[in-house]
Amino acid sequence: MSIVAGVDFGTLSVRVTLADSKKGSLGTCVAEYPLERRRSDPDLATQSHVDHMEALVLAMHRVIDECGVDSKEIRAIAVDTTGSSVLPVDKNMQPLGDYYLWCDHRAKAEAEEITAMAHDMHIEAIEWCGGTYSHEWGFAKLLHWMRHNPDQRERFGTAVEHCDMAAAVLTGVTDTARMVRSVCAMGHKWMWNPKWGGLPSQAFLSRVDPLFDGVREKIGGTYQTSASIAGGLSTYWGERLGLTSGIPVPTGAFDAHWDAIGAGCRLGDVVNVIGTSTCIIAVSERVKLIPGVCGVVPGSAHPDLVGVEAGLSATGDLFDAIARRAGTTVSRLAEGLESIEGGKTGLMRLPWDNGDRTVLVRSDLGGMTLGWHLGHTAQDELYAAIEGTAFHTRVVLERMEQHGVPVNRVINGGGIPQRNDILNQIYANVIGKPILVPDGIPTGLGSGIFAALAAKDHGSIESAQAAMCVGYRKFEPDPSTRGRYETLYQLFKQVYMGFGTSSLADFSQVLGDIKRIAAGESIRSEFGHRAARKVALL
Ligand SMILES: Nc1ncnc2c1ncn2[C@@H]1O[C@H](COP(=O)(O)OP(=O)(O)O)[C@@H](O)[C@H]1O
Ligand SMILES: O=C(CO)[C@@H](O)[C@@H](O)COP(=O)(O)O
Repeated sequence: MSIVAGVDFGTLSVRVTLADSKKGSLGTCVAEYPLERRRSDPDLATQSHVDHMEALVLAMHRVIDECGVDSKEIRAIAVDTTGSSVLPVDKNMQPLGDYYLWCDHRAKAEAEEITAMAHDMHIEAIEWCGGTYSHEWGFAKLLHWMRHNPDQRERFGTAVEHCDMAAAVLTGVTDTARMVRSVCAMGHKWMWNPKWGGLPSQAFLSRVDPLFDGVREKIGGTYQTSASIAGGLSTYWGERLGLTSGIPVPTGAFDAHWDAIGAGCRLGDVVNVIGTSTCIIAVSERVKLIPGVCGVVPGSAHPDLVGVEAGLSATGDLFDAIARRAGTTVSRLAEGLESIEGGKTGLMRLPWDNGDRTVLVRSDLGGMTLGWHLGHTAQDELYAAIEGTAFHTRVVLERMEQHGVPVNRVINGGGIPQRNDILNQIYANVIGKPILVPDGIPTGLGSGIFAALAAKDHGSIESAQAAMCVGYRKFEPDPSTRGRYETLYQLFKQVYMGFGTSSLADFSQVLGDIKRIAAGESIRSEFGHRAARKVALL
């Protein structure tokens, strides 16, 4: 056995997990960093590279102390980070500003231009990333940066995803041409695939905007899956972290992908990684393209399988906003949620407060709550928001299933399912399948698993998962809510598609139906009849 370190950079904090590669987690410590947001520009969300690295040092020293291990015994360190968190750097890998974090949505216009040009030029990559290039993704952010930082353009060396920057820094890479890039990051968010020779052609990029001239070559380096090593830990970072220099650092990946592996994801599973946002990760043997998802990428989550990613742009962030507006915290507002009956708040919450990541891929949508009356409370809204994220998740799961992704087991990974059992039960009731929840914190364990592979303690992901993952708690769907949730889900889908595709549905009818369902009445509208008949057939 050996001890390894798994690092997980989330939206608000970094978690460092020390793990015994034969037994699993020994302990986790967290350190926070600021996220710059402005009320005057809600699309802006930035973070500093220095803040990230300071927090990493803090969390590493804390966990070494807390676990009481000899830090020199740690034999590998692996790092995952949020995805679509993009930093322009100079030729020596020095930041030319702050990260555009994944939830930075300033690059809407750029994303639309890229999507339009990709369809115009019949670029195959656009089909592999769900048919729409998202405002969250790399090229859109890079173009936004280039347009808004004319004085910095001369110094531009390359743009890096956070996971690749972390690996480069830790391994002492200071030359952009020598950096290692993650297939997971570049495949899902930068249209990279060996099938068409890597990134999309320079001709395409230049036609999007001449500012992109020469950019393809600059986004160079070696592209690898996380089964390959990025390099050895540098002397400088070995000293700062208290670790032995030279220990292997595997090629990084996105938090959600490794969280899925840490939650025990195997063929046939879908993992909802529920945190600030939700990433829905599946692994598949076969490749089938799926409209509206964040990409189908061979080797992304699991080096030997095809990874599929989809998700919701606000989950914990949305719960947080509801609590903040009520002058409290989510955990306090969540106390007593169990007294509310599922599907009976009379509210329907569309969780679009940060736009729609999948399957509509629209940054312009805003959150909506239908059905308010004067007696409703913030807690009702929180309950309806949890239901809304579950309905939206079911829309995504159905899309995946329709395109050949098996959804045999549904696992709720990420931080929130560890703190909120009502949410897990609502997901089981809405999705209509048992929900498995890791019985112990799974975040950070995924990076522990990749560190254990890098240390050569395991020859496969499966063997590392068998040794290191925790068991599951199981939430079975409650039959007494089944009919109500089935009917509400059909309504939700109508509102989601109706509003989301801008062909406005008859909302007064939908509103009335929500109220009748809450009152336990049967639905008389034409749509309601169809939904009720469907429920009766189940
Ligand atoms: N009891 C709770 N119920 C639901 N959400 C919660 C609860 N406590 C905290 N949260 C949310 O959890 C989110 C953080 O999720 P977590 O998985 O820990 O981190 P990250 O998304 O950064 O990886 C925050 O947005 C917060 O609002
Ligand atoms: O966008 C991605 C991955 O593609 C995520 O990293 C992003 O949603 C952030 O996830 P968290 O909710 O902070 O774990």
